[in-house]
Amino acid sequence: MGGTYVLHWALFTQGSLQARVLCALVPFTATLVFALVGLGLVPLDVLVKTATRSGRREELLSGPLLYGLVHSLLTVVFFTASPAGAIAVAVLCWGDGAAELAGRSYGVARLPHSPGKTWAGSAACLVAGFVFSLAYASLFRHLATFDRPVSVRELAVGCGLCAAAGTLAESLPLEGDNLWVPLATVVTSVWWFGF
Ligand SMILES: C/C(=C\COP(=O)(O)O)CCC[C@H](C)CCC[C@H](C)CCCC(C)C
Ligand SMILES: Nc1ccn([C@@H]2O[C@H](COP(=O)(O)OP(=O)(O)O)[C@@H](O)[C@H]2O)c(=O)n1
Repeated sequence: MGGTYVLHWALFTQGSLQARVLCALVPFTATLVFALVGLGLVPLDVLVKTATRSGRREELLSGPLLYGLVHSLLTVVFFTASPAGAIAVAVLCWGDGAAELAGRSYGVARLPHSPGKTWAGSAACLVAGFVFSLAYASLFRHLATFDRPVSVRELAVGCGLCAAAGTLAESLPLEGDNLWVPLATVVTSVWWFGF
């Protein structure tokens, strides 16, 4: 979902704070809906069924709520001016998603530090995180939206480092992947690119 959302950033006026805020209203509205339904203030069974594993509305207040908040923050803070926003969305949406799909389908060997997760899941996270972050960041590089020019090599190495950091965070036996994965990715991106 966020993987297609980030492509819409290209349609907004670049360099405008109003554009960032307007665009962030989309994930922020979703976040509010997750909160209202999760708290039981608004009944919306279809959302509970599609966005939770347990079928309990309270689950909307953890993973999905964080997911929406993180998208809202990444939009307002980074948008298209820095590679960090698009890279974090790519690693969260495609990397974390691929880890679960590959891990459940092909995962056999378990990670020593995280027995609930597998090497196959982490490998898929690394590959998908790298491929999609490079694709998104290359799009914004091509549109020249970054605050400074970034070479293809710098972008590729940065996406590789961010995908590795996101994969490491995803592999940890912690609740809240939707926070730790983008946080690790953003810190790595800002460290590498410097903006
Ligand atoms: C399930 C979701 C997040 C993953 O949590 P977890 O499994 O890792 O603990 C959220 C999924 C969203 C839902 C299927 C559909 C929401 C539709 C909404 C109109 C669009 C949301 C936009 C997005 C936040 C950018
Ligand atoms: N590195 C990983 C990540 C997930 N997975 C699989 O995907 C399932 C769900 O992963 P998760 O607990 O990270 O779920 P989310 O927090 O991403 O929703 C795990 O129980 C594993 O079966 C894996 O095999 N290897």
